Amino acid sequence: MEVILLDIEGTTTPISFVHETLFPYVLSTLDEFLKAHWTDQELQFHIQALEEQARQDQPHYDAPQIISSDPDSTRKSLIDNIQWQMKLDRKTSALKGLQGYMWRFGYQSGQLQGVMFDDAVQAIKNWTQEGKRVYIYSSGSVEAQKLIFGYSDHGNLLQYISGHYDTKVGAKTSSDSYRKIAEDIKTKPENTLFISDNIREIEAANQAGMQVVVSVRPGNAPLPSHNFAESSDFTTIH
Ligand SMILES: CSCCC(=O)C(=O)COP(=O)(O)O
Ligand SMILES: [Mg+2]
Repeated sequence: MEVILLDIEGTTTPISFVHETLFPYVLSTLDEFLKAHWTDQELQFHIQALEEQARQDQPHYDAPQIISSDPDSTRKSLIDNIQWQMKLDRKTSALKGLQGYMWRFGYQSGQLQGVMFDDAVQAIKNWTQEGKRVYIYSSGSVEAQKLIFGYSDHGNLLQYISGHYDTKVGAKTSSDSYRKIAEDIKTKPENTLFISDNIREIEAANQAGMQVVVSVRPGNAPLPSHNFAESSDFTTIH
């Protein structure tokens, strides 16, 4: 095995950090943040992506639409849409892009610090020392990934990470995404080990030919019955 591909939430990081710290940060600062950054080009880029997502969602879901009129109405409808997506824990690139952008300010100001399981950090260091390459594949945007590893409670870990993938490469439940990642990092799927807490992701990676291990962590959702290897201490994986 030459490459390790890691999920974040429920794998390197407790689900509680994402749901009790990162998501509430977005929800509690949203109105104020949108007002403060309204004219920033970067925010407008994320708003356009959210508008496009809302249009795509309209026929399928009861998605709050984003009104393009005066800034106050647009902002309020945006907040409704974001709250709706977050309540459903949707993994759309548009939502994840905005979250990553907002978290940047939280990490840079010291309000946020990424939480990592001790063994995950030790294993990442061991694997790189053994000459393995470590990549991340998370529904969180590439920016959000770099922030959580860059501003972690174990220091800046980015030096150990060879690259990042988010849902722009495809859904984590689609085996094509894992084939594309293997091709992009110039390895065979068989030479890659994917670790995640989500069985549907594990099945997709396995179908693509990757080796897989199911992450077992306190606070993770109960697992359906399966035949894959499990680990709650990644330092035992070589
Ligand atoms: C990159 S930290 C934010 C995590 C997040 O937003 C998320 O949806 C986690 O999904 P994962 O694929 O890492 O389980
Ligand atoms: Mg996960």
